[in-house]
Amino acid sequence: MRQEAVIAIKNLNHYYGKGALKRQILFDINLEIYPGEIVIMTGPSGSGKTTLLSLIGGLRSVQEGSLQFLGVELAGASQNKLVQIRRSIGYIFQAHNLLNFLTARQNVQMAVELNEHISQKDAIAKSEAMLTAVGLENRVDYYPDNLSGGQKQRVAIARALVNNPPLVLADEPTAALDKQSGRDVVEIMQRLARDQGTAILLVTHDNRILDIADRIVEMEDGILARDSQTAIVSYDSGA
Ligand SMILES: Nc1ncnc2c1ncn2[C@@H]1O[C@H](COP(=O)(O)OP(=O)(O)OP(=O)(O)O)[C@@H](O)[C@H]1O
Repeated sequence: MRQEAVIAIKNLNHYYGKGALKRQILFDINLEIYPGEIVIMTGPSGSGKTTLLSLIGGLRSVQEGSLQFLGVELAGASQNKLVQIRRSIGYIFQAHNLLNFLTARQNVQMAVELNEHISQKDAIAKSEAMLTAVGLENRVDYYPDNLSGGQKQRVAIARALVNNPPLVLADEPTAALDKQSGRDVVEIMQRLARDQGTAILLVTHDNRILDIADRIVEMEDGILARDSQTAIVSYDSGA
């Protein structure tokens, strides 16, 4: 038996706009992601990747179909439930979104303290351990402005993973990085995902990092057109 899926999506549709302007953006998406899996999502601009990612992250309400996070249904979920789910997910964006007036350690520590009741001493120890895991043990007291792009992104990874979330969503995490830094960043994500059993869903246009994926799924015009694992074309009934 496989473990419970972290994400289970069935017959998901999504629309933007209302009335005559209503436009369908996602069509009958079916996708499951399991613990420890690294799934890369590719596809042309406008194909619906960010929309799907934001639905999975509980940042947008599900309109039609089913989307479960660890068995909890997001369709029809209350705002409170969505907030709870958002707290169990790590996010990494193209722009690292670090707070510039906090040091690397303080940026990570804030994520720890927002998520659990923990003494300051333990929060500091946990944050420093995570920064060591991403190779920044000599940069814990640096401010983001004094770190390179790759280093900043590594702080963002430490922040996303410090609470050991079951799922990390990453939107173009290497877009602003040179080849070597991009490579380093995804290899760190890969190693930590393996160590912690974290599932990672990573949206990218960066062909240089496709080989770190266990699976590659491809969006095309709002359809999940290819899945390297199951090699199905969407539009199965989801049964
Ligand atoms: N808030 C919105 N309101 C109306 N239409 C939107 C909104 N957000 C996105 N769209 C449209 O939905 C479609 C899918 O957009 P989405 O951002 O999900 O695609 P994407 O694959 O992530 O693109 P990119 O690779 O450029 O980020 C596009 O046609 C876009 O114009």
